[in-house]
Amino acid sequence: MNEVKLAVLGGSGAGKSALAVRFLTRRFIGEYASNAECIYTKHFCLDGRQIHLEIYDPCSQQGKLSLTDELHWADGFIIVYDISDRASFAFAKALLYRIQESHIGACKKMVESTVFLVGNKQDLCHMREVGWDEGQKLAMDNKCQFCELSAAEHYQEVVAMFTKVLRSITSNLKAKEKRRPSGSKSMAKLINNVFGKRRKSV
Ligand SMILES: Nc1nc2c(ncn2[C@@H]2O[C@H](COP(=O)(O)OP(=O)(O)OP(=O)(O)O)[C@@H](O)[C@H]2O)c(=O)[nH]1
Repeated sequence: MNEVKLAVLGGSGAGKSALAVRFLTRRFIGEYASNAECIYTKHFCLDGRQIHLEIYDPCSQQGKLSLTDELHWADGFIIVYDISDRASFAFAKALLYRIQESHIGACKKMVESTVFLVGNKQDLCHMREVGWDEGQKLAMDNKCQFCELSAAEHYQEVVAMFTKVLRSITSNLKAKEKRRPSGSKSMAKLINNVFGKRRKSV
């Protein structure tokens, strides 16, 4: 069983809970408690592999950019902004910058984390403040995937987006497993090193 930890981050009211709940329950509820952070869990099968998924949905993110815990916890991130709210786009940009910074920094785990930028509330395009091309460019600059959708109206797109993220995370995890020597091999290597050195020192 693969364990996958996914953090959904973004500005206040961008639609983090709406997206997570839509994916997990198929439903768009409209109003979500925003005073409590939560971790949703779900078991499912993806490409023949059993997945135990945890989705972290923080309470209102606005202003919180440190991300120290999230960066250590998550295997991947969905960064959400509201296309009708430029401030949420600026916040998404700052979050992506913070994640990029940690890729460059010491946190090895982050080198392979998956990031997906999502422009939510596409149904409000008559009130659009952020262009599709701006989202696309921001994603390209940060080497992450991008889509616009509406948690309210696009169930299939929401599922497709989560599926892409999860596929990318599981293939990263698989690659990591391959690079790590198997248990018996690494034990043999360890024994060899220890006894090899001892023999030399006698
Ligand atoms: N029109 C429209 N409204 C949406 C959409 N997604 C979410 N909303 C609404 O936007 C508001 C905020 O949604 P939430 O899912 O609570 O946003 P959030 O990012 O979790 O908010 P905080 O927890 O406060 O940071 C709610 O009133 C939702 O009904 C969407 O795709 N279209």
